[in-house]
Amino acid sequence: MASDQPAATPLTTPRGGALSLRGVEHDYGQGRDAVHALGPVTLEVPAGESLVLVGPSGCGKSTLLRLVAGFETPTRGTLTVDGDQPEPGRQAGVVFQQARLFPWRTVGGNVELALRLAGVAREERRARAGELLARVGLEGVAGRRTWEVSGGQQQRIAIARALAGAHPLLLLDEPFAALDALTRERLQEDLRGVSAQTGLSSVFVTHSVDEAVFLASRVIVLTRAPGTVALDVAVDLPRTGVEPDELRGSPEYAAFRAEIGAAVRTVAS
Ligand SMILES: Nc1ncnc2c1ncn2[C@@H]1O[C@H](COP(=O)(O)OP(=O)(O)OP(=O)(O)O)[C@@H](O)[C@H]1O
Repeated sequence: MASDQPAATPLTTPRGGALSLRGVEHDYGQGRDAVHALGPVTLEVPAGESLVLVGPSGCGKSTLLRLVAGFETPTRGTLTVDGDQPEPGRQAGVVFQQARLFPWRTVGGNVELALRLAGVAREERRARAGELLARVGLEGVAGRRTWEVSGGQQQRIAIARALAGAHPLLLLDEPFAALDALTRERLQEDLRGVSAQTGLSSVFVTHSVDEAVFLASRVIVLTRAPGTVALDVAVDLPRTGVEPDELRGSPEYAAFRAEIGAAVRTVAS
């Protein structure tokens, strides 16, 4: 089909996003008011891993994610992404529980803004935004207002926007928690597909053991606060070539769910 938009270069994700945490601890506040929120955590995560963090409420999952994003600096220990100290917006795109879109911009305009911040040339942005939206299962909505689309679509837009920076690492903090069960499953499937296609590294925080097993190549269960690693398990389920329902119904999937579910119950008791 003829288009007056120049074709965008194909979407690629740079290889990277390897994490190294050595004795990482984090306190909020200082002195007698300090809250020891996390750690010590020591962890090596190679590039390309889909890491999922689960654990009791308040154990420090979001804190760990914020440290990896560079929003906080560890109080003790060292944390690097590809050998460097993380800086906000440099190594990772971030998706939160709420989509946090700009209501004064269209759906496409939200993604185009992220592309502009990532240094993509003006004449490439529209086509590139369309590609990113298609990648997360959204077509024909670029011209809509953000309040005209559903909650699930808003989270898809937030993921497209986070992917716009072409960072090697994607950080997601309970991004599907507010969605209905069916929409949540669809988004999990699409995110799993994006990871498999791009080799993107990711860290995903969730309370759902099912979601963890479906999305992860590796699951970390944290203890109660201050969270330390209670279980570190490689989820070696096939990443491609299996229908989601078949995967969810497989005995291997059930075995991982049982193992991780038991660990979550143990740390919570
Ligand atoms: N900005 C902050 N100031 C002070 N304490 C904080 C701050 N953010 C988090 N905390 C505390 O740090 C601890 C860990 O919080 P965090 O949000 O990382 O846990 P979480 O595992 O993500 O929790 P949830 O599953 O409930 O979202 C909690 O005790 C929390 O109250």
